[in-house]
Amino acid sequence: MDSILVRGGKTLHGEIPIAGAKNACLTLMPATLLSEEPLTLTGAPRLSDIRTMTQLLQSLGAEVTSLQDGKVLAMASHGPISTRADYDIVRKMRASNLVLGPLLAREGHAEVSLPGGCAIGARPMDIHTDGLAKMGAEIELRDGYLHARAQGGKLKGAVIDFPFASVGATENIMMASTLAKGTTVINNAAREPEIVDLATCLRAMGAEIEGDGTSTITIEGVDSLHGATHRVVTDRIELGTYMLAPAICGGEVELLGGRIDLVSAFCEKLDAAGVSVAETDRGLKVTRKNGRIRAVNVTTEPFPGFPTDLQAQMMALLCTADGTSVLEERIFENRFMHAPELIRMGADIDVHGGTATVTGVKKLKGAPVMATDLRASVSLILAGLAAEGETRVARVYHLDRGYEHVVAKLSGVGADIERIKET
Ligand SMILES: CC(=O)N[C@H]1[C@@H](OP(=O)(O)OP(=O)(O)OC[C@H]2O[C@@H](n3ccc(=O)[nH]c3=O)[C@H](O)[C@@H]2O)O[C@H](CO)[C@@H](O)[C@@H]1O
Ligand SMILES: C=C(OP(=O)(O)O)C(=O)O
Repeated sequence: MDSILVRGGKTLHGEIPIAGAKNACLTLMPATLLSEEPLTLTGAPRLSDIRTMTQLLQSLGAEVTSLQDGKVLAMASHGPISTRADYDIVRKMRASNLVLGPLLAREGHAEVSLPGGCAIGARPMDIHTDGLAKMGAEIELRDGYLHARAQGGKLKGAVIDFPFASVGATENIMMASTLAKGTTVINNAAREPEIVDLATCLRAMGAEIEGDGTSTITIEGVDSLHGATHRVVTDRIELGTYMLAPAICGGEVELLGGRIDLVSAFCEKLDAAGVSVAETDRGLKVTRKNGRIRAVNVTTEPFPGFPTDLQAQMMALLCTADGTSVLEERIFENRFMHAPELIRMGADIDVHGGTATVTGVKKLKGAPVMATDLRASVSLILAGLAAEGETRVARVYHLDRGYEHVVAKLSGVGADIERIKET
């Protein structure tokens, strides 16, 4: 297993290009199952999660070709497809559950393994299945699989009130309803940029969708969808992560392709912490001059609130702040596993349930640490960049799920970082 070695203490200057969003691409790819014509995605990130989704779609009978070093994904699913998403692939990645809506819409039935839990918490699907049941699907759990069948072979439009603005359920219901008979209304829908990106792509494929980006999305079912080419939206989590690099180390870095509307709640916290963010022609520029970061309180919420996927990285920053910050994690019940590792680096963190109290220290100290999940792994890299001495982050396969070329991107702005290959 590879590890990442960081020697801390450098200030950072230069630019970092931001990739297309993992969490958008993983929902756009299953949309190819909704049409027999080709769907091409440009600006795709080069990540292991994308390769896992490629494998899943191929196992269903779709063609997926990776072009231009993985930046372009050419997909097609003409001909017969399988409707069974196997546990062996689904267990590797929660986003595999996003084939349920498209398969049910296309074939009238599907058997999709329940993803089970993961390191950060349970990943239930009751909001997805309750919504599909309102659209006329009969769903039962057998042998760890959701067996879903549309009554009469076709889903029907319905008014669906979500108890929580679930991102995955909004995506599954949106895709399922594009080919349903009649109108579907999702109330309390998720408003994440990845939802808007999916709706934009589905519209390019001929779907009739309104209201994406608001809490009410209306989808008028159509008979069929056609091919399209779509550019994947910028990864707001990769963007926020690299915005924290100059914030924690000092310096000035321009994030190419960055957009303030993708990270506004996060930018408000950076501003309160004393980090300046400016819009440029090419993206966002983050500057941190001398002096310590100020402590700020953070609560994770659905978009447009502060994202759960940036909580671990923000904690790394606040470990060095002047004063005490309180972080509340409201989306996942077990998303503080980076805290014990940060404590090994000299951080002062007290975790109680969903609340972490972080009292800043003047300097973190390098240490061998272990990545426990995707965002935890990059938070340890950020902490290592600011720490005195060497930090070695083990289990970086978590990192490879969501960050392409981390070493090249950070060393390009002056960080001392390398990947140690295990033979
Ligand atoms: C609201 C939110 O921040 N969602 C995040 C979530 O999306 P993801 O789609 O994985 O999760 P959801 O938005 O569906 O779930 C958020 C919360 O709802 C609960 N839930 C979800 C579905 C369901 O059927 N029943 C249920 O109880 C989950 O347990 C969790 O507590 O993880 C992704 C990867 O980290 C992030 O990119 C998303 O921004
Ligand atoms: C936890 C994440 O992904 P997933 O939902 O695929 O586990 C993430 O993107 O931070």
